[in-house]
Amino acid sequence: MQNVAQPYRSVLYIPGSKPRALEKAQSLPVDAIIFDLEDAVSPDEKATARALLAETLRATDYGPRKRIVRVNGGDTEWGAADLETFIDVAPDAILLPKVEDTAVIADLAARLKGETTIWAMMETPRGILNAAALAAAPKMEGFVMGTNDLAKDLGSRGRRAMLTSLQLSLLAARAEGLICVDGVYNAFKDEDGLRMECEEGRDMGFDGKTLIHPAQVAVANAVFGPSEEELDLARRQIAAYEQAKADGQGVAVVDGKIVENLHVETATRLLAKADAIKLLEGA
Ligand SMILES: CC(C)(COP(=O)(O)OP(=O)(O)OC[C@H]1O[C@@H](n2cnc3c(N)ncnc32)[C@H](O)[C@@H]1OP(=O)(O)O)[C@@H](O)C(=O)NCCC(=O)NCCSC(=O)C[C@H](O)C(=O)O
Ligand SMILES: [Mg+2]
Repeated sequence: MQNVAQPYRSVLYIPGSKPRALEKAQSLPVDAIIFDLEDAVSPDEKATARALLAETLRATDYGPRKRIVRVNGGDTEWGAADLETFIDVAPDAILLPKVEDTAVIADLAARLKGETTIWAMMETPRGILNAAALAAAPKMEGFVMGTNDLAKDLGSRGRRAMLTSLQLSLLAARAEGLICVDGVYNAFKDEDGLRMECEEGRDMGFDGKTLIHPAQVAVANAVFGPSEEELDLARRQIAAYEQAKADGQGVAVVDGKIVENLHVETATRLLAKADAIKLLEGA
């Protein structure tokens, strides 16, 4: 079940093969890191990346940043050794690529140690069609949209073609209380394009955006974090609803719009998220 206050505004991929990037991540203001052994690492670097990442995670304090390790798939020559290694390292989560059925999740769930949870890449047509079952599988905590692989399998172009898959994954995630993070924006030097895509993802309901470069972090944190205006409205909604209740009413009005219990729940969650962000940024 999702810890609603834990922010996942910015979730940065770091190739497990790059020592400089692994070091740099300790000081980046990201909410979570995906340490990648899959697509960001070339076949001839897989074994050294696995060893480097295991050693780094055992020795390094990444502070409050969630540590998620993306392993290679079970159908590759590296998948089994990746899992064996990182079940033992016990990061916050293990992210499985190209997940299509619940068996692979159930197998991993039975082997996990400590508090490690499971995340799934949602990036194949079959995986998207099975989203509800995947979300309900044991130890599942989050979905990450893999929009590059999806576009490849669909033969599609552009964001519009992604919408059904994004929404199906979000629906399935929310039905089970999971985190759901949007796919990457490949043009990492195009800040305006990134901002637009972050805003679209935020409005759809995603918790945050996966990122590929440190230059993308500030935009994702800003777009997915609550603004001062939103926080001010949330506080006024809660106060107005409390007053309405004290007056024997079930509904308040703020800025010409009704406020009911459900809006107060949303407002309370927003304030909790802001507090969690403050804590994280002060850490
Ligand atoms: C995209 C990059 C290859 C660009 O690398 P580079 O040209 O080296 O960037 P810079 O010179 O601008 O780097 C500046 C400094 O920032 C550090 N850096 C760069 N990227 C990262 C990172 N991701 N995390 C941490 N630090 C990073 C550099 O070391 C430089 O540091 P300094 O020496 O102090 O100046 C590169 O950014 C990159 O490899 N990005 C990650 C790519 C990746 O992870 N791809 C796989 C995930 S995407 C995917 O698979 C999605 C999904 O599966 C799907 O299907 O959609
Ligand atoms: Mg992918």
